[in-house]
Amino acid sequence: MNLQHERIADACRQLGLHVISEAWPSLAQANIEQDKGYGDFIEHLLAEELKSKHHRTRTALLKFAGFPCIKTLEEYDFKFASSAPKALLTELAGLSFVHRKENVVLLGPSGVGKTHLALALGYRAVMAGIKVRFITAADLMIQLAAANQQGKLKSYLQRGITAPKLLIIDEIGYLPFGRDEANLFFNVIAKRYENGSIVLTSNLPFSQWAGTFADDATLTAAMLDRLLHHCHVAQISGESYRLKNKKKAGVLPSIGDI
Ligand SMILES: Nc1ncnc2c1ncn2[C@@H]1O[C@H](COP(=O)(O)OP(=O)(O)OP(=O)(O)O)[C@@H](O)[C@H]1O
Repeated sequence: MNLQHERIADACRQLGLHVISEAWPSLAQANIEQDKGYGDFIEHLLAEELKSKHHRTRTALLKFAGFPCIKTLEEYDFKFASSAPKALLTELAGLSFVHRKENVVLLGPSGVGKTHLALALGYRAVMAGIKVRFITAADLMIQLAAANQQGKLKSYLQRGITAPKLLIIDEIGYLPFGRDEANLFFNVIAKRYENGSIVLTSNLPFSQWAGTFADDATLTAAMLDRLLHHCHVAQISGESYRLKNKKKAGVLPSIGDI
């Protein structure tokens, strides 16, 4: 290993500096041509390595998050969803709620964009380097029940529930839970209470949540107490965005016409 470029390549490999290993000859040449100093050269090398590292981290976080698709706040049409609390949602997009371990609950009827907004917050968080996990309430129940049956609940809760800094649980209220499931769900909320943020979406007002959780008013009250202690609630009303274009085309009547 006498050649300098071989020694550099070997050192880079040992240090995990894969971008520098590839890029340094062309960056060195550019540095000479632009008559820049050694400091500029080192800074440029490190910036390229960091850029690549951030990209790899985001890619891994995005995979872990399990988003069904990417949605952004910029794509959300606040003119259509005129009741959506824009100032609050814009503030939440700053992500300080995640650092303060606060929760967000998005409430409203079907199609008003609750999942869209939850995904948008999740995507923002991933782009900021935060570990996020998105799961529907129904899938969460299946996974919790399976882990419980296999005697692996503790490790599932550790890996799937407490590890992410932001846990997004979508669609509470569409499927009612049995007693065991309700207890397991309570566990999730209790585990994360004051330890990490939850973003939760539901089509049901809080007053009807007990119906989803095995009609157990005591358990539901204890769960809501924890969930809402440090929480931002965004209520969105209005018509489903899914029907927007159909109504425009005259395929469906608007609610006012019915
Ligand atoms: N205001 C909006 N601007 C842009 N797209 C929107 C808006 N509201 C909803 N959408 C889009 O409409 C579709 C349905 O929205 P979404 O699933 O987020 O609604 P939801 O309130 O979660 O409904 P559900 O309770 O039925 O799951 C998605 O493709 C979403 O991106």
